[in-house]
Formats: sequence, structure tokens, C-alpha cells
Amino acid sequence: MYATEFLDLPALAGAGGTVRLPGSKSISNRVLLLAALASGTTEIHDLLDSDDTRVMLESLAQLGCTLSRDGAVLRIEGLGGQVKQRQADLFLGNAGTAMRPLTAALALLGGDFQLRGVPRMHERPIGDLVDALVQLGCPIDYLGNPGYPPLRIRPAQVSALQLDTPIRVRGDVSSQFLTALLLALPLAAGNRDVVIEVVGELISKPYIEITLNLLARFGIQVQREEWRRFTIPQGSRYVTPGRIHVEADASSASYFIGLGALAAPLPGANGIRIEGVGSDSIQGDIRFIDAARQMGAQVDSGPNWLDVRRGAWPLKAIDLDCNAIPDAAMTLAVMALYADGPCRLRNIASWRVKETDRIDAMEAELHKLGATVESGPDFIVVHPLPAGQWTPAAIHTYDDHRVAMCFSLAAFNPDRRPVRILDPKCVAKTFPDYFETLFSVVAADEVPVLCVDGPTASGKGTLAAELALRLGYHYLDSGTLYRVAGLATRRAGLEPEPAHEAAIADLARALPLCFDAGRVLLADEDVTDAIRTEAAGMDASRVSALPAVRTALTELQHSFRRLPGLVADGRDMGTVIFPDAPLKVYLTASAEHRAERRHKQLISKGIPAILADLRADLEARDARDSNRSVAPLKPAQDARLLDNSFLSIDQSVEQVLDWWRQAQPFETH
Ligand SMILES: Nc1ncnc2c1ncn2[C@@H]1O[C@H](COP(=O)(O)OP(=O)(O)OP(=O)(O)O)[C@@H](O)[C@H]1O
Ligand SMILES: Nc1ccn([C@@H]2O[C@H](COP(=O)(O)O)[C@@H](O)[C@H]2O)c(=O)n1
Repeated sequence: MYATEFLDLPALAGAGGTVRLPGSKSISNRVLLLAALASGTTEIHDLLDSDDTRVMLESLAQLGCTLSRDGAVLRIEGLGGQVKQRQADLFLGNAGTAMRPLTAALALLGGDFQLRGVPRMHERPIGDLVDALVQLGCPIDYLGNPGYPPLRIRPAQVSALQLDTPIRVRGDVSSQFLTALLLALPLAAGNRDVVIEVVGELISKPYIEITLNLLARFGIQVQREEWRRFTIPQGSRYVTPGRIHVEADASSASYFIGLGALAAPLPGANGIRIEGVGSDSIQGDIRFIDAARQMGAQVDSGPNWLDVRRGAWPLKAIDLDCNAIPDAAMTLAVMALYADGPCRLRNIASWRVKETDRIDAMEAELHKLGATVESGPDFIVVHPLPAGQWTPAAIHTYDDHRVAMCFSLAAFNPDRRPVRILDPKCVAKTFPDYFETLFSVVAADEVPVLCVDGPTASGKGTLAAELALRLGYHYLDSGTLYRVAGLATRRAGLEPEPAHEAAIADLARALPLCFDAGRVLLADEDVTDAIRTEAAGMDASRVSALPAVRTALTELQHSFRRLPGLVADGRDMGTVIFPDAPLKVYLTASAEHRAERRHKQLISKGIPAILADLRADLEARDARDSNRSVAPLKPAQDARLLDNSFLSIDQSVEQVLDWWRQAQPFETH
């Protein structure tokens, strides 16, 4: 996951390959609650691991559920309709799929509970559900604003519940209110039928289908009359199915369906294959494929896979009732930028009460890209954005995972503008590795590189590693490659001399090198410390002066240039290896400061060192590096010079980040 302040997506050029998506959030949290309410052990396969499932799991553990993990399998010992802890203060983040169903279940289970979440959760309505539960006889108080969490639930007498008349709940604000009642009310159906009636037009019906489907898997056969009346039969009891598999998230699939529909195919790949969800899905958002087809995508499907390719191009404009696919429909709003006319997405009032007011959010962020957008209480119209009119934009994500994910598709714009996603970690709600998954199937014409070159011990590695962390970029410490080549040379019994140039180059070309969690492995041997001695530095300097060795290591260095970008440090990053890098920094410090830093560094690791010797060594190394015939150490013509003799590490980092920001085209709004 990218936990950076922002993530810059360079202009993307094409897509192709296979993605396997994480489990469905809607199914995961429903299954967790049902498994907790049932008696016996439920084995859940491929449960989503995300913020929303984590808060549900933590709450269930607080209520006394025993949970155990074995790889991708989670086991839950059900509570059998009884909580072990009758008092708890539960934090539910921004997970509507936890807040609403737990409110209903805890109201019926009996106990003293407080349910709270993040500030946005306290702005998301729950009054219609609370009204239904209060009408039933459950004592629930608002601890903040009436109609919204946080809530306090006090013990109710199940025997005294008002079940003679149907329980009435509004269906036109959020379908989660009805889901919550359906999941919880079997607790009260021991000796009578329990009837729920929906008031108003029920929105997001496919989510109710998921609820009914999963209830059936847990032994509860709800009788449905139209979408107005639901009866939980007398004697209903949660029965664990033993083993249950969570299919991949169909809403998450929408970004990759959109990707396949609009991205030019990569050579050798036949569009995008999505694994884990397909035509057998019980999720309503699988119908997104119909919308994508209407826009021109070619979609083939099997029981648990989808193949998506670009069909009509530009995409075709649509006018669509999106009530059945409210979450996935956000993806359509970004796809609309690539359509042949304005796209109207209707019946999406529920967007206004989600993680953020999604209609306002989408309108504001689409505007930043340069688009013309109109909206109303329950619709949005997005006009296509022709070539020549795209603006590089920093997309505010409102702590809304779907805003972050769907706007990544804007990086395919014809003007080749990069897109900045602010607070990219918000995708942790449902798809923590979204961007990594995206990068595994897309290609950019130009992956940005930030080069840091300079003499020994100037702090290049320290600076470059921190920059990579802050930008979410890959990191290449090119000196390591020469150090390992030097070590391999010694291990092969060779002197690092021109006489052995061809043999050393052969060794360098085939280095069995692997980087693993900060360690450097040479054919499975951890050589991290062995290559860091001053002698190893000298050997590296000697082999690096051999032209054939440098050529042998060029391809390996280029292979580090992967999305979303690279920070590379060394001696010739800006001059030879990545001459097109948009920012090159030449980092220096006085020999005195550098020797002192290296001395401190070695002493802190318990390695004895003499300051004067270190200084002589580093000056000798710099002289050799600067005077060799190929790729000598020198600033690139367009490098920015930074002498950090009197700068702290943080000051150096901030200076370079400042230059980096200046080199980017984004205006922050
Ligand atoms: N601005 C700075 N102020 C003080 N110390 C620094 C500064 N930058 C780096 N250092 C320290 O100097 C030492 C050498 O830094 P680093 O290893 O990053 O240098 P380098 O240029 O990558 O060296 P080499 O060329 O040998 O790979 C480290 O202990 C680091 O913490
Ligand atoms: N791009 C590079 C990087 C390094 N070298 C040589 O390797 C030696 C060790 O590098 P460190 O950065 O790890 O100290 C260095 O002295 C150079 O001779 C290089 O040539 N090109």
C-alpha cells in the first residue's frame, strides 16, 4: 500500500495482463457477522483484508468471538446468538457495512454497547434503522447528533419486543438499513414469524440480494414479496455452512473493467483478465459489465473470470439508471471523459451519503481535470474531455477509496498529463494493494526517474532512500551492483584489474542477485555487510572503471525503472543511465564532512576506523571515479547542485522534494 502524501501517476499508455482481486467487502462483512451469530465454527476463505473488515473483526473479538487465522483462511467460533461480553465500546471506522448491521444485531443481543466511528461516519445517517429498532422496543440513544452515530445501545428484552406488527424501515436512503434488520432479526424469530416492510422505493436492491443469498447459506430462508415485504420464518436459526468462500469484489473489478475498455492493448496481451469474480457472482456490481458493454467494451466471462478488451473507441455515451450499481457507477463517471458525448448517470442519490458526498466530490475533481460536469440531487452528467483540454490535476480523495481508484483511469488521457492522487492510502478501505495491482498491468511511455549522483559518503543513499519513501517510488542503489560485482570478482579468485575485464563482465552480467527487505543476497548468501566494508568499496571502484563491466550492468539498472517511478543513486545515473530523468541532483559535501560522516557510520556499527585513513580512501576513490574513461563521476549538465556540508538530512530531503514539486505540472487547489 502507498502510505505517501500523494502518488503521482505518469501518463499511462496501455494495459494488458491478469489481475486477481481481493475479496468482496459486502460479502466479507456480512459473512463475518453471520458466522459470529451462528453456532459452531465457520471457515472463511479469501476474506477481504482491509480497514472495513478489520474493524468488524476487532469488534467481534471484543464481543467474545474466537478468531484464528491460517494463511488465507479465517476460522470463527460462532457465539450461537449470545454475546460473551455484554458491555463494549466499539470503533467502526468508516465502515457502513459494520456500523449498520452491528447496531441491529447488538440491539437484539442484549447488553450495553457504544458504537462510534471516524468523523465522517458520524455524518452518515442511521436514523431510519434506529427508528425501526426503537419501534421494536430496543432502547438506543444518540450520543451526538440525532439520526447519526455515535450510538449507545442498552439491553432489550427479546421476549418484550413488539413483533406483532411488521417492522417498517425506509428503503430509499440506504439499503444497509434493511440488510441490518434482515441479518439480525432471525435472533427474534424463535417462536414467531418476523415481518419487515420497506417504506419508499428500495434502492440498491442487488445488495439486498447478497444479504438474502448469504442468509440462505447460513440456514435462514427469508420469504420476499416484491421488494416491499420480507418474512423471516418462525424457528429460523443461523446454521454455519462450515466452509464459505468470499468471491472477489465486483466493485473493485469495475476499475479493471474500465481499464480494459479504455486502454490501448499492450503488445502480446489480449486485454485484461480479471480472476476471482465472473458470471456466477452474487454481487450486484457485476452488472457493471453491462454498462461497460454499452459504452463499447468487449467483455467475455466465465463463472469466476472476466476478459475485457477495448471495443468501440471513443467509448459510447450512455444515459443510465445506476441505482443497481451505485458503487461501481463512479467508475463510469471517469470513463465518461473518453466518450463520444455527454454521459448521464441517474438515480444515484445514495452517493450523497457514502464515504463522502460522492456527487459533489466527483464533480469537483472532474472539474480539476478540465471536464464540464453538471449535477443534481440524484444525477451527474459528465461531458467528454477532448484532446488538448486536459489539465494535470491533484485529485483530492476525501478519504474515499473509490474516488482514489476511479480517478487512476484519468491517467490514460490523450494529452499525456500525469494525475496526482492525494492520500492514496484511503484505498485501504477495500483494496489496500490497488495501485500495485494497477501497475502490474499498465505501461507508461515514460516512467519518471529522480537521479542523485555524487562523491562517496555525500549522503546520496540516505537522501535517495528517503525520497523514494516519500514519493512511493522504487529505489536503485547502483553502487550496490558494483560492490557485488567486486565481491563476486574476489570470490572467483580474480583481481579487479583490466586484465580480467571480460571475465568480470561475464560475472556481472549473470550476478545471481536478489534484494529482500533491505538485505542483499548473492546466490542466497546474505552479503549485505560484506559489501559495505571500505575494501569492498575500493574493489567496486576498480571494477566500475572497466567499460565492459559498466555495459554488463546497464540493463539491470534500467530494469529498476518501473511504475510509478524510480529514485536512483550512484555516479552516472543522470549522465549515462537515465539521461532523460526530469530531475538530477548532484550531491556534494566537503571531504572533511564526508570522512567524518563515514567515520561515525562505521563506529556506530562497531567497525573500527581511523578518520585520516577514511578520508584518504574516499579521496582516492573519488579521484579514480572522476578520472576513469567511461561514465566518470561528474554532474550532469542539467543537474541541480546541492552541497549538504551544513544541511541536515531532513533539510536535504525537503530541498530536493521542493525541486521535484517545481518540476511537476500540478496546481494544488
Ligand atoms: N546531510 C547529512 N548530514 C549529516 N549526515 C549525513 C547527511 N547525509 C547523510 N549523512 C550520513 O552520512 C553517512 C553516509 O551517508 P550515505 O551512506 O547515504 O552516503 P553515500 O553517498 O550513499 O555513500 P556511498 O557513496 O559510499 O554509497 C550516513 O551515516 C548518513 O546518515
Ligand atoms: N553508478 C555508480 C555507482 C557506483 N559506482 C562505483 O561503485 C563504487 C561503490 O559505490 P557506492 O555508492 O556504494 O559507494 C563507487 O565508488 C563507484 O566507483 C559507479 O561507478 N557508478
